[in-house]
Amino acid sequence: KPTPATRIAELRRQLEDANYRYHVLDEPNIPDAEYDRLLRELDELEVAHPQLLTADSPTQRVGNAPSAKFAEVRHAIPMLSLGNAFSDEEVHDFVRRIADKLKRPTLRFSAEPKLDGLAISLRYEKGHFVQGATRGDGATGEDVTVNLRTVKAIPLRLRSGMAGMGKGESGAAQNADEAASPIPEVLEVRGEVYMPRADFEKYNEQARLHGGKVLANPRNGAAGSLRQLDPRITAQRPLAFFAYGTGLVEGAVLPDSHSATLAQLRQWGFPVSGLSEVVEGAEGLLDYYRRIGERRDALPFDIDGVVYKLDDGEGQREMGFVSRAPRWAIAHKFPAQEQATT
Ligand SMILES: NC(=O)n1nc(-c2ccco2)nc1N
Repeated sequence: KPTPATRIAELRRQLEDANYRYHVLDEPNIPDAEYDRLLRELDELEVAHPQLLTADSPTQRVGNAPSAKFAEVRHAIPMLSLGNAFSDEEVHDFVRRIADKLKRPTLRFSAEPKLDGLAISLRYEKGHFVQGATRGDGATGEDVTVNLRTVKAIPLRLRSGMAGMGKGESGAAQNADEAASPIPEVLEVRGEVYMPRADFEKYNEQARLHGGKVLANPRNGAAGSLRQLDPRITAQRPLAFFAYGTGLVEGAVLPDSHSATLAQLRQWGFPVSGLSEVVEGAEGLLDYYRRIGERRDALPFDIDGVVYKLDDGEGQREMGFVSRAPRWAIAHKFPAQEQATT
């Protein structure tokens, strides 16, 4: 019979692994009822052995004290605002400016869907989630850490290379590309909290039936849920998250390409959009824009365009920024969609 400490460690590993498979790999390995049973067993063990409780246990996601207001957080690295392109011509101009300055005949870009949610920054120290903030004006945002902890797609601690080890697998079983970089002392992850459309509809249906708050649209739903002063309300809202970049990184060197950084974030346990692609030149960008545009209405979440980012870090540094917007990235917006009236 395992000691409480051993059983607690095993339950945490199983719950974190289930969370990773559900939110990052989109391949749930246990039914929700089993997840809840494991969580209940862990909670009972922690209540019986409080000395074994840690803040990043899966049972500690929902705080129970509303705050009076949100503290302010100064972003160590400003959160970018993106310039916009509305036509193919502007995309050609964007690529031409970079090709001229970098004197390169071909350019590789990371092309990504532009989720219409709320931009946030997550701070991890020694792999533990310590603070989360809204974008705010790009320089300072609101500390909504306790609300972000309730979002199951946001890991409370980074998945190290060995975390996914079952009993049977040997170290060698971890295929080569799982050789993750070491976990940084400080890691800031930027991404978008959003409300999947189906969850938004289901939530509103219940809200209408039981007199809860009917949400206007998924974007307002995400923003409103994250800015609740009581995390217990946030915990009841169907929020999801995609990482799309990093901010401050100390004590480790991340890959120097944006696409490789996204792959590393995924290995550490962050959901990253599976629709991101590396494409070449203006043709590659515009082809991506059209393909995503065709699928837009079938996507499980709202997007208001796509984002193009020069993939190599060297090129990004050489291009720099104009005011707060990078010269190396732009959003290419879709024509505004008539919102279905809810
Ligand atoms: N909203 C969204 O999906 N974004 N936003 C960025 C971004 C904003 C600033 C730098 O990158 N990237 C993606 N995929």
